[in-house]
Amino acid sequence: MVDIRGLRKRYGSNEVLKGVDLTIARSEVVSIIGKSGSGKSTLLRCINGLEAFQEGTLTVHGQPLQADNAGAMRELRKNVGMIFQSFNLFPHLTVGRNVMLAPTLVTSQPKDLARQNAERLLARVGLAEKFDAMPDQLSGGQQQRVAIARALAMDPEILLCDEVTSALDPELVGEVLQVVESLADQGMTLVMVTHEMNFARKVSDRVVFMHQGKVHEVGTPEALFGSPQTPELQQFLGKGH
Ligand SMILES: Nc1ncnc2c1ncn2[C@@H]1O[C@H](COP(=O)(O)OP(=O)(O)OP(=O)(O)O)[C@@H](O)[C@H]1O
Repeated sequence: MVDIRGLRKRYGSNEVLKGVDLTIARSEVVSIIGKSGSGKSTLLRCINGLEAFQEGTLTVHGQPLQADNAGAMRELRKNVGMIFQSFNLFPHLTVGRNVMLAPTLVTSQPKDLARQNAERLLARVGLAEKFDAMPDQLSGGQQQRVAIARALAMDPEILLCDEVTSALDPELVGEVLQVVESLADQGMTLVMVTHEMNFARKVSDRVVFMHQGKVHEVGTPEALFGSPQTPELQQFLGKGH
């Protein structure tokens, strides 16, 4: 589904990704963990073309990522959904309109169909009754669930989640993780940058530990958390991150 080889990314003279190799299979749930600044978010943003990279190859669903091909990038963004730490809902649109927006604008889906889909997706994240609410009438956890419904509205093959609970009050974290877990159970290919170690352990097929711009250690949650091999991962886990 995703094949990353020798990926290098620099911001000026700061090389943030120093040769990343990673393959992600269909329906796989992969968590990316690591210290702040290790390149986790940058890697995720490269996968959906939000960031350009200087060296290496990145293939999504058999298509090599080509930053200079606008048509191919549009196609990629349809296939790869992304949810961020901040929910980024359009504040002047109702919840339902937020979910309907991309399908009607980007794929010219008829409004009736987009509405039906939005209703179905809002029900799926437990917010059926909020279709006509405005985003600022919702809690952070509810807004993040709308953001998930909005990403799903494009029917992506892969969903990238970048620290989706980091901006939430602790009591709202669970409801969002529950939705993410249900997507994992339903076979969605998920790549998540997360600081929620217990959650990563519970839902991931594989966990990737990034350190200084490289995949430093990768394995099943049992292996990675149970018997970390490298001193860097041992130290990271030991610090209780
Ligand atoms: N737009 C940018 N311009 C310049 N440098 C950047 C930019 N985005 C990220 N960086 C740098 O790239 C490095 C990796 O950042 P990245 O956000 O990928 O790390 P991270 O592992 O996701 O960290 P965190 O857990 O804090 O989010 C950092 O040194 C950061 O300062």
